[in-house]
Amino acid sequence: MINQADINQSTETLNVLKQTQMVIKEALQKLGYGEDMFELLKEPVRMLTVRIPVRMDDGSTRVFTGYRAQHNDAVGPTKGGIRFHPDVTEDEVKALAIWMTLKCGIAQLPYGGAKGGIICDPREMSFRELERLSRGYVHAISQIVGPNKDIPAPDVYTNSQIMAWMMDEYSRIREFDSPGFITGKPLVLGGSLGRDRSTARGVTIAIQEAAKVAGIDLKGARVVVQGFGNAGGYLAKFMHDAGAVVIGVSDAYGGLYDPKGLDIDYLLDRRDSFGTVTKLYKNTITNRELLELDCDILVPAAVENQITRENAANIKAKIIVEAANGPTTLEATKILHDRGVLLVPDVLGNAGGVIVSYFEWVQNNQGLYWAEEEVDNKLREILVRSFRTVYETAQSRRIDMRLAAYMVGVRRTAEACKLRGWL
Ligand SMILES: NC(=O)C1=CN([C@@H]2O[C@H](COP(=O)(O)OP(=O)(O)OC[C@H]3O[C@@H](n4cnc5c(N)ncnc54)[C@H](O)[C@@H]3O)[C@@H](O)[C@H]2O)C=CC1
Ligand SMILES: O=C(O)CCC(=O)C(=O)O
Repeated sequence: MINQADINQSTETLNVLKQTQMVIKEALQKLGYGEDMFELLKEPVRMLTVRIPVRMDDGSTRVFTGYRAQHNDAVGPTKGGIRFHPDVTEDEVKALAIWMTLKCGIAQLPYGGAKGGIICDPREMSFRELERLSRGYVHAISQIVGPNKDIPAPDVYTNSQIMAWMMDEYSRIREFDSPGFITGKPLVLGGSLGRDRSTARGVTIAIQEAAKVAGIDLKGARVVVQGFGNAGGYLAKFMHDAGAVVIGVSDAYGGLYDPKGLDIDYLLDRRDSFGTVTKLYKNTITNRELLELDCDILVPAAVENQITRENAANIKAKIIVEAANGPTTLEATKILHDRGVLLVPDVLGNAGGVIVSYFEWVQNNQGLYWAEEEVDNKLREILVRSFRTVYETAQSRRIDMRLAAYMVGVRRTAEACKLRGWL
């Protein structure tokens, strides 16, 4: 059970690791596992902290701190993105790694979860400084990663160029070409068709499934998207193309709102490589105001802890699909569930990214590349099945979708740990 003392404490915990551990504990209890399984799964089995010296363009040297967390490798090699962000913390990277285990479990991919992060602000670094940082990070973690050990990918403020440098650095260290070391690569370096859009495609499929069960017609539905980067930008475009009206979008600096619908193609054209677009406008709203806009579907696609007990009661959306990892706190999840809002959690909603990363890795291993249609069809099949499994678990057990997703997601790893004789 979730510890009520934790829920009732005067300050809501925004520590994403603690929040995740509480749901993991409850999910394992409901599945009939004992305390020993929780002890094993509540933290990553491996956590590496690295210090990365980087020669800056002005000739000085800056030392950056980075992390790589590998949550559990009982099912197979670990997998998960790398985040470059000033707010990266050790606990955040650990939670992100646990969420990767859950996503892979829900989608039935042969992986455990991992995640990496570097405390830095790439918006203030030059192209060459970013290259040196990316290569330095791979050098520092090279002992614990590899195509059959732990396979990184993009996340916040990292992209296919950074994946290309990282793949090149790893290939140099290992002295052979290793495209399967990392996913989210450019196409000419072994990337998969559809990977760049896959997170948003997956979110779109989750929205379609959620809209069906909530009885909402996507045509004309009012959609608000927080974050206008890889996940949020493509998602806004897919929603617009599906006939929905995207009335609000935002980035790290603020939001844009038009009740008649925003011109998404125009905004995508004007956006910079960090998903920033609002700096071009004077008439902006805050991210908090954006989340509380009157709409049918809300998609947080930026960072953690955006919907908390402070604003959960003010959210007007009927459906929330989490494209971001960890955008809604545990308390907010409960408030929204009690209010009848259908919340599709991150570990299901944004699993499209890792699913197509898995396809990329399979294609690298086979040396045989698929058409985009094949990628899209396989993605749809996995996501629809995943959504239905989680939704039916939530309905039959009368629990919220987050707890249901954790139950479905953690089961494979727990079973694999048992079968390997670890517990
Ligand atoms: N890229 C991927 O394949 C996947 C990404 N995700 C998650 O989706 C979310 C967004 O990731 P990406 O789109 O890849 O990142 P991105 O770097 O492409 O874009 C991030 C967006 O969030 C905005 N942002 C940053 N800080 C913010 C803040 N404090 N408040 C409001 N907006 C803020 C940025 O301005 C930008 O528009 C993250 O939670 C990430 O973990 C999840 C699965 C896969
Ligand atoms: O594509 C991947 O392997 C991981 C993507 C990711 O980091 C995530 O789903 O949060």
